[in-house]
Amino acid sequence: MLVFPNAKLNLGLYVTGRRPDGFRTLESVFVPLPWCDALEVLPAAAISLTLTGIPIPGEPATNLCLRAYELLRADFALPPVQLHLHKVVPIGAGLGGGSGDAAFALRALNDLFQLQLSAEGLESYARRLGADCAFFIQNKPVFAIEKGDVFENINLDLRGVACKVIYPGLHISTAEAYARVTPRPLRHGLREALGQPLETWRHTVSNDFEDALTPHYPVLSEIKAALYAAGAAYASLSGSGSAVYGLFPGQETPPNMSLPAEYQVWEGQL
Ligand SMILES: C[C@](O)(CO)[C@H](O)COP(=O)(O)OP(=O)(O)OC[C@H]1O[C@@H](n2ccc(N)nc2=O)[C@H](O)[C@@H]1O
Ligand SMILES: Nc1ncnc2c1ncn2[C@@H]1O[C@H](COP(=O)(O)OP(=O)(O)OP(=O)(O)O)[C@@H](O)[C@H]1O
Repeated sequence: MLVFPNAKLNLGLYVTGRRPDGFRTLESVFVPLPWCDALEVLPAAAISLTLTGIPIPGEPATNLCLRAYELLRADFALPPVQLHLHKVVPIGAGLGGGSGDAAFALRALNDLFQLQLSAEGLESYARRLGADCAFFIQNKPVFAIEKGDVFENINLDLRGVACKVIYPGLHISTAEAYARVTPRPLRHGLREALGQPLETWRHTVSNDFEDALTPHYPVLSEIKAALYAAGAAYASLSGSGSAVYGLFPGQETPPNMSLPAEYQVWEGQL
């Protein structure tokens, strides 16, 4: 079975408090971003994982795809599988790349071996692999609360919105990014702000990681300014960075921008 784990973007992100387990509570809207890895899952004589594409830091044994397999194998009589991951989505980018791989591995194993797990069942396994993972089970725009793993519906029509995502090659660890943010109780309504025309979001929708990280990584505000200069109606850091995106409503494709060759860029319709 071949699947294509996509990435995500955060529209607004507010870190609102700290939980007894040390994790932060947040409010954010998650939307799927069709920048994809490729993951193949096949029944095999022995368990294996092969990797191509962008190098992934850390031991392959700790790869989230294998961790997803081990999690299900603890509860179901799963046969061995061979996994192949072709990594495309930048790592440490705030795009949830690893989380998407884990969730798509859970979904593929559920389908391949007919485990009959519901979306809610898969979400509970996904939560155990990372805060972002559960989003990728249903993989549709949601209003996220708690650790970013509890969801409410949101009506958001992003058809016809072109998007450019720029990754400056800077790996920001999620834990480091959270350590730099001071949680604050919610100041205003994200849901209401996103219900207004996209052109107003620039003044009403923000990401708490941006203020916390920009003094340490000025390149983030430079990219955001370049996106606005290129005509974006809204630009923001995604998640804990370092990817920054711009939205260009009513355009087939975003405008060309002259960027350093080492930057990775995705563009298309959301
Ligand atoms: C920044 C976001 O991408 C926004 O969508 C996510 O909150 C990050 O989620 P994630 O990468 O799946 O994070 P995890 O792998 O679960 O956690 C990594 C580390 O980030 C911190 N962390 C993460 C999520 C959260 N709600 N509070 C936290 O404090 C913790 O220090 C944790 O040890
Ligand atoms: N399949 C995978 N893809 C990417 N990273 C993985 C994967 N499996 C395990 N990891 C580990 O997770 C770390 C990346 O996590 P990190 O949270 O920083 O970034 P991310 O997954 O790109 O997304 P986000 O920044 O949104 O959380 C890597 O350094 C790597 O050690």
